[in-house]
Amino acid sequence: MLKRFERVALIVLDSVGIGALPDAEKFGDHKVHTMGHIAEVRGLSLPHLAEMGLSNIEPIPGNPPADAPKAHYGKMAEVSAGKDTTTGHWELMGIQTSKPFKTYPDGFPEELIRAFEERIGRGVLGNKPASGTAIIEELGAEHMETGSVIVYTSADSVFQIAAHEEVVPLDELYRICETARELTLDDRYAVVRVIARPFIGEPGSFKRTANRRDYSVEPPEPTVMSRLKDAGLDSIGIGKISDIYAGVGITRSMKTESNMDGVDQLLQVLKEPYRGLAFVNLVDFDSKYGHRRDPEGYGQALEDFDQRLPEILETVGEKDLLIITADHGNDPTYKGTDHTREYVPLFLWSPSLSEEGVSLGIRETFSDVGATVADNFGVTAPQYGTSLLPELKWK
Ligand SMILES: O=P(O)(O)O[C@H]1O[C@H](CO)[C@@H](O)[C@H]1O
Ligand SMILES: [Mn+2]
Ligand SMILES: [Mn+2]
Repeated sequence: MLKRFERVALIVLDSVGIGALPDAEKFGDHKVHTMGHIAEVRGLSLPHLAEMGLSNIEPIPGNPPADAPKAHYGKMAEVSAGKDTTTGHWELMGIQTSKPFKTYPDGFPEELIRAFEERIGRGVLGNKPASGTAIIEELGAEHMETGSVIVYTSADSVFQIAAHEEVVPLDELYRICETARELTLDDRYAVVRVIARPFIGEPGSFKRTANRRDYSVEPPEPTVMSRLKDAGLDSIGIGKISDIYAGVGITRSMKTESNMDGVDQLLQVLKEPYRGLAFVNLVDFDSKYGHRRDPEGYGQALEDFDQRLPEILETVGEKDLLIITADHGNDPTYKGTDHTREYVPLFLWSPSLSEEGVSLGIRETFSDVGATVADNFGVTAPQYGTSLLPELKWK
């Protein structure tokens, strides 16, 4: 009989890619490699991930492959037609996106912006693709004078609204986002996410706050998390998780302030008696360093995470399975400020598994994670993905 775990803890290191996918060129990404390039430009010391088999997946300079990797390890390809967070996370939970979401390289259509301005009773500044920190510096002062909100997008299907917390109070900004959400659900626009981007401070030193809020469309089909919830199991989202799945299939949700806070909250949850899935997204890698093209900060954040691993492994119990992976790449040494089309690393670890992990090879889809979770809890398997349970070597 196949053995099962009582609980799964799933960590997504947002944007921590591990090398270009074969179709990366189609996404404008030439020889991208988030982890590898960070290691090349500033050095990267990840002793704990290395022990788990990091460089057995893919050689990362400065981190020797382990003779006996502690974890089961491999890498996964993304099959969906996108490299955004929503697409990556949905695929992890068994939903593949074949038609790319609509993007707005020239800004949103005039008639949408006019309708939006009328509904919110404020003007719009910007309306173009931009980096979120650059555009508040560019238009923040004008925003403070006029009260008009800053609207911008990116290579992703996102309608982002930036406003100073003292100019547009948070509850109003959230209402404004709900209006944008309503307007952009229309098939004509089909925007995946509306994002509130509040900030504080003075021109020249604006700072975005942790009060960001995402309003995603609902997944088109039930996710593995919906199946868990329907089966009466816990499906706990920590950080952006609930936002990414529009609250679908989530039984409990906790916001986080930072990567370290996300790790703290996961450890807290692991100390409680949940039964099912605890799923955390660590977004700083992506939002604070990847999009900012800051390999130094990104490398430091990876090292900080690595330092937390012993504590994480200590907290994962005999009946728990830990899965660590990512949702796309964001090579901070690459041109532009957008995500990169990459493989993502995959680690599975439990005190009940063999001390020497086995290679899980190159997985064809992120959905193998969802298929594994579904198989483990005996709920309906997603349409895509192959369970990894039969490949695990137990103690
Ligand atoms: O440049 P900032 O505002 O961080 O925006 C980034 O964050 C968005 C959502 O994760 C991405 O689409 C990208 O535009
Ligand atoms: Mn992401
Ligand atoms: Mn991103």
